[in-house]
Amino acid sequence: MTASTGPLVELRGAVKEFPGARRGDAVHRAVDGVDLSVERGEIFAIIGYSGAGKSTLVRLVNALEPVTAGSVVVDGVDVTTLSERGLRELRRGIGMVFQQFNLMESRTVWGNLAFPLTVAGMAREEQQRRISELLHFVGLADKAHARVGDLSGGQKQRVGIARALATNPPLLLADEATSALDPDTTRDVLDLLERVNRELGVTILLITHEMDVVRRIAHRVAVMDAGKVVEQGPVVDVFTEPQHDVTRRFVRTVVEDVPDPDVVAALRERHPGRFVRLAFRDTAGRPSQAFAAFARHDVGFELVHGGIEEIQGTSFGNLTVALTGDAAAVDAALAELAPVVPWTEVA
Ligand SMILES: Nc1ncnc2c1ncn2[C@@H]1O[C@H](COP(=O)(O)OP(=O)(O)OP(=O)(O)O)[C@@H](O)[C@H]1O
Repeated sequence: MTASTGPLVELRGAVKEFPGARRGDAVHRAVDGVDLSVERGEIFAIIGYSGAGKSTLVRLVNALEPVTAGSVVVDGVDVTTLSERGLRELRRGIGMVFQQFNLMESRTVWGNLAFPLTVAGMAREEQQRRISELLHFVGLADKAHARVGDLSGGQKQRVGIARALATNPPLLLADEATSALDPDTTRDVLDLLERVNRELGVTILLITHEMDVVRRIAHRVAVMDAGKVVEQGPVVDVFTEPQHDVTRRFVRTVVEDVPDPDVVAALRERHPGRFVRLAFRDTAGRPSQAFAAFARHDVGFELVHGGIEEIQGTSFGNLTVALTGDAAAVDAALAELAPVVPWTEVA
């Protein structure tokens, strides 16, 4: 890869249609007019439910599938114009990490890492140096001669990441890289991907169906639904001000919003008073400001639901409080709070 300015990946009006299963069936639009730019040096996540078109989108980027319409530009080169040789070169500049690892299970870790280097024509001694460097980076120096089939899932994915990085690609595509792993292992692998981005400067395009993955490592995110990008932006913005229903559903999986109606009903049995949800965003008021306002107006308050989360140094969250005391005083406290802490009545 050569160009050094502009986005590393840019899709404009990208469409991918597949023919229907049977003759006469309508074509299926797996990707439906996607505009998207992945900037150099960032971790860009694409999130969506199963069937949203995420994997197909990734296959457009590494040109495993041609677009039906629109354009896909990687490092300044329109991939639709590439010859076989050009495509091979493109793919050499793109590391791939998969959910099911796609490693040679019966070979050793070393053998798996040597393979792409041999294909790239690297001399034996240089391979030794490179493999040892990679194994140290992913924390598997002691596993060089272990059979991949004997490793744990997390170790396998470390090998998968090392293999993807073997030829120093500027771009890594991670397709559900942690979806087959348990929560602890997921955290380790996400930490490793973050180091790949920060320490090696590798741009990462990752696809996932888990908002927690997005929250942990992505800088920007695009939400896909039925082939379309319905919303995209910096992760903090998308989390704090989700615009689309699908996005709100994803955000709710990691950030407490309002309690469900049956939870509210149970809470009301235990807590008297008026239920109000306070929305905290880093730029606005903090919980202590809200609590001070209640105290000033002699309003009793009890925290009944919610939590504060941290995303890339920005804290936000939703707290539901039960407010007791004189009704006029509660109104006055809430009126005072409104400009700094947005609140809504919990029905
Ligand atoms: N080669 C193909 N031929 C026909 N239809 C396809 C093909 N590849 C994907 N599709 C269809 O395109 C749609 C999007 O699939 P895709 O795999 O991109 O979604 P996804 O968001 O990655 O979901 P998942 O996480 O389940 O893989 C699906 O309806 C799928 O059945």
